[in-house]
Amino acid sequence: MIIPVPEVNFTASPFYNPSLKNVVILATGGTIAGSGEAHKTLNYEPGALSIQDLLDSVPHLEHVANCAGVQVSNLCSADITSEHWLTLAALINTLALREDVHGFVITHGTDTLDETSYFLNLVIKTDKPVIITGSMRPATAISPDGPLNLYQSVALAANPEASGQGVMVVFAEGIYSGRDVQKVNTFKANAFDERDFGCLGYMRDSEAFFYTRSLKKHTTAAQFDISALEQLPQVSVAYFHVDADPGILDYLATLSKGIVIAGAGGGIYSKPWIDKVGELKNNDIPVVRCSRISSGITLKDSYIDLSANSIPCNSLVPQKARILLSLALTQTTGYEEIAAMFNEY
Ligand SMILES: NC(=O)C[C@H](N)C(=O)O
Repeated sequence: MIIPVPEVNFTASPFYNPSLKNVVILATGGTIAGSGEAHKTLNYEPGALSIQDLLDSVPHLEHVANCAGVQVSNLCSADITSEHWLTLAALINTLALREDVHGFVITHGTDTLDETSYFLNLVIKTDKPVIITGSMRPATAISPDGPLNLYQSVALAANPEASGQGVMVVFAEGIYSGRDVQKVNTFKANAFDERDFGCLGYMRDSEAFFYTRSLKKHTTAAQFDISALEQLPQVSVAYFHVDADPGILDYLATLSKGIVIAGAGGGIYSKPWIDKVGELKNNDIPVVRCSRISSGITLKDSYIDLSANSIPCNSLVPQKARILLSLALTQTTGYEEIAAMFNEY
């Protein structure tokens, strides 16, 4: 654990209102906690402001829920590690057992927010709402987007309609599933989307409007138990392209218990890579086949699977497929069992 389970006391706040829900805010850093040159969106330091600074920047929050902030880290999300993931999951799984905790919000940098969302979606053991958010503009920019994103995330975490839906992301007034959310723009405030699947719904002020939900297993229905884990099996991603050297797979095999390939088109790669994947299977290093294209699906394909012995990722992008493969490897190295997980989750 990066931090021990903290004291969380909602009634200590001067604004405590017993008729409102109690929400724990777990802050990890990112641009939402960023500070820099006044009025600019570039040249800032992510993870500079504290969770209390963030809460103080949101007008009217005390009328939406009672919030208790916990500073888990204060980092650019490129520096989030699986150790942070295990800490976040352990904190949520522990605090969710308390009757006076009704929901959670995680503030996070946007660059790896999609990965943290999917990991937590697979390992958290509660139906209580868990919402992740961030911002594209630092707090010091003109029109920072963090305060509205945080306000709406707290409102959703306090909303019983959000229960049992898995980890969700609130961003720019959209509600997204932790499984399918993806960052789709490097700088616009509306930076998130859900591959081919649209969004689950919208936030308008503090109200939520749901229209759809993910059918894939998550949270309390998921089979993964990380409570005794100190680290996750390492899984690496290899990016295929014209003239890609299959030697990269040999190298990654020296570092990894499993490999995800970001293939071309429907997840294909060249004959030298197909041969190498066959060798990896013989060496008990499972390979999951994804696409470097961010929309569509990757399925069993007689052309490539005939000799390649890979597991198709279904509809996961490579950085999410590596999370599922890593969790699968905590239970099995069997191809059939892992392939079944890629259809279920
Ligand atoms: N908008 C952001 O949050 C980007 C930042 N580099 C991060 O991921 O921490």
